Amino acid sequence: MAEIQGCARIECTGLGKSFPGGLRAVAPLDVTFQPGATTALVGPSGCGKSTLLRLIAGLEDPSEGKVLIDDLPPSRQTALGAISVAFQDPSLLPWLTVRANVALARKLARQSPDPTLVDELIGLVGLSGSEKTRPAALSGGMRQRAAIARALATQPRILLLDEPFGAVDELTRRQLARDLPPLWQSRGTTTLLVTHSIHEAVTLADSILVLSPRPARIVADIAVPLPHPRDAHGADFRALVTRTSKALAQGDADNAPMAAQ
Ligand SMILES: Nc1ncnc2c1ncn2[C@@H]1O[C@H](COP(=O)(O)OP(=O)(O)OP(=O)(O)O)[C@@H](O)[C@H]1O
Repeated sequence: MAEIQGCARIECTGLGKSFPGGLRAVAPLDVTFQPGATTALVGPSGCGKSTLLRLIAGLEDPSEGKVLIDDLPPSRQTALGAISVAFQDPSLLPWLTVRANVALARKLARQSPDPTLVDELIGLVGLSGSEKTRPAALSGGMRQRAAIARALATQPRILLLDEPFGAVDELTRRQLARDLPPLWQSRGTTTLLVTHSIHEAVTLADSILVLSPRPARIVADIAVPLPHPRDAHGADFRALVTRTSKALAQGDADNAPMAAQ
């Protein structure tokens, strides 16, 4: 995919993370994420995907190496309102309605109110009619969808998504898979998506980074040069699913204690 001018470039150099007690979650990694593209991160459970995303979001400090986003550390980009995150556990404010939760994101980023955009995004994630509902009265999947709308409300340059569709029903998931890529493309959003679903990765991403078991290192970087919306039954789609799945299995085998000599 051609690099889009003006889009955010995320560069990780020798980036590693160990937690107290010596647990190493991320091996030193060198990776540059394509500006304006969507990259899916797939890997076995506990391999360090969320930790990598949190390092890029500036929510964790690296043990070694660094992250630079357009030559600035993540904390500076966050202060500029450039980064939005939607993580597994949608932390909506319980006393605010869906609409107020989504609108709050703009306020916190010191952006002007944009009720039209807020309602458009609520519609995009299939929550029209629930604008005035408070989180406690929403299902888990509805809360996740509200969190996705909130993440999009600031029109961020960088979008970090950690399993955002985990509790979202299949129909809405398909609708989001159809609607989100054109939105990201039109805005030139640099998007990182952590997912357990290879199918979701091939549906949404421009490239897929396959990570090894902990500590995360890159096993494969697979380009997904298919136009949107993607036909999951097409031969090219299925070939990419198989390729990603094989890379995942290979990463596992390479890490096994009795791996072939
Ligand atoms: N704050 C922390 N303190 C200590 N260990 C941690 C901390 N956060 C994560 N870990 C450990 O780091 C490893 C990687 O965790 P991480 O959440 O990044 O994995 P993951 O690939 O996102 O997993 P999953 O796919 O299951 O969500 C795990 O062994 C986890 O227990």
